[in-house]
Amino acid sequence: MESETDIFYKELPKVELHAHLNGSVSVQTIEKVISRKPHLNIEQNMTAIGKGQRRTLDECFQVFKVIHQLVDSEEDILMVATDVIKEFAADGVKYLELRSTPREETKTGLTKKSYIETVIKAIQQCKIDGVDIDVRFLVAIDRRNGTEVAMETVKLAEEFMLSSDGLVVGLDLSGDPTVGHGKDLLPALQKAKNCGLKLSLHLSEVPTQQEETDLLLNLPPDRIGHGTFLHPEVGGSQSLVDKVRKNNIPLELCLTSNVKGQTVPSYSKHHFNYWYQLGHPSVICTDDKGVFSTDLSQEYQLAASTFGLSHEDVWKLSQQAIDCIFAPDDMIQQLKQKWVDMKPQVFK
Ligand SMILES: CC(C)=CCNc1ncnc2c1ncn2[C@@H]1O[C@H](COP(=O)(O)O)[C@@H](O)[C@H]1O
Repeated sequence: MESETDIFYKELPKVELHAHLNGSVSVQTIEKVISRKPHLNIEQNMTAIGKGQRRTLDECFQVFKVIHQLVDSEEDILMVATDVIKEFAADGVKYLELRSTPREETKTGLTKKSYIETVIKAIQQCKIDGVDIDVRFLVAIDRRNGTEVAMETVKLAEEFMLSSDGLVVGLDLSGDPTVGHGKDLLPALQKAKNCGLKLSLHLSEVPTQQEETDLLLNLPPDRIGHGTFLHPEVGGSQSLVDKVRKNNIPLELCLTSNVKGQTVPSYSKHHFNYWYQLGHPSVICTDDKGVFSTDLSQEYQLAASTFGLSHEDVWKLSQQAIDCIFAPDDMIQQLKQKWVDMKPQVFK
């Protein structure tokens, strides 16, 4: 049975701004895909990291490869994206920015273009079905793939930004942080910014990225994913912190992901506390709710129990995330009104 606190976090209206599509696939959906492809011999426990378990960063990235093997056709992407959106809605998420790396798969006829079209179709279908959530899409660049692919991805993202009726709003830079260097991606990111795509960049996810972070902060990005090693206490620097603060760049913070991926030693040592104490815009997110066996309610509850936040503090935290979304002003106003309308029910 759910306790009263669990109910508070579920009923709390929430904004999810950092969710990788293929990392967000639930056990139930993975089982459906596995049953379509028994010849792959993939078991559900190969796609998720359970409670109390930890993995190296490298092992985590191997998990994505397994999921990519399973999810490799338009049909799979449509099912996975639809399920993920409905699950976020069932968890009380009212606004979701999904991100995903377009892939092509010759054996199923999937192209990067049809990949994005399929995600958009899932978003539109959920709207038609009356699922109570607004969803926008960020096209992702996997840093592993280098300069040329990054530039191609930006062109594709720009095309869809202009043709998707406002559903494609930005670009994400992600992938294994130990591979490649941001300087090679800078021209593509600059081009994306110039054409009006919003930028969310994974920065300082591992300690060796100081120089890259310093360079990419000059863009500046519109939001930062993780930013685990920005501050001086963990090997970052005051000048990086100052740049982030001067430009008021919100951080997307994913507690369980960082603990399970071992870039942060424990929940209590998570950098959420550093930025929250500064009063800097920090948004609690899931990263990969499927892979890390979590959901957004649980992440809010963990932040509250670890850092002693009251229900009122948590409410403010979820409300303040609205100002960090990439959708335009009318959506911000709509969401703010939704929070006002829902407050009496959540605090009853
Ligand atoms: C390993 C670990 C602790 C992961 C959490 N932090 C992450 N850091 C960087 N890129 C990520 C992370 N989680 C997911 N991704 C990216 O998202 C992809 C999966 O979602 P998609 O195929 O883009 O739909 C991964 O292949 C990777 O490129």
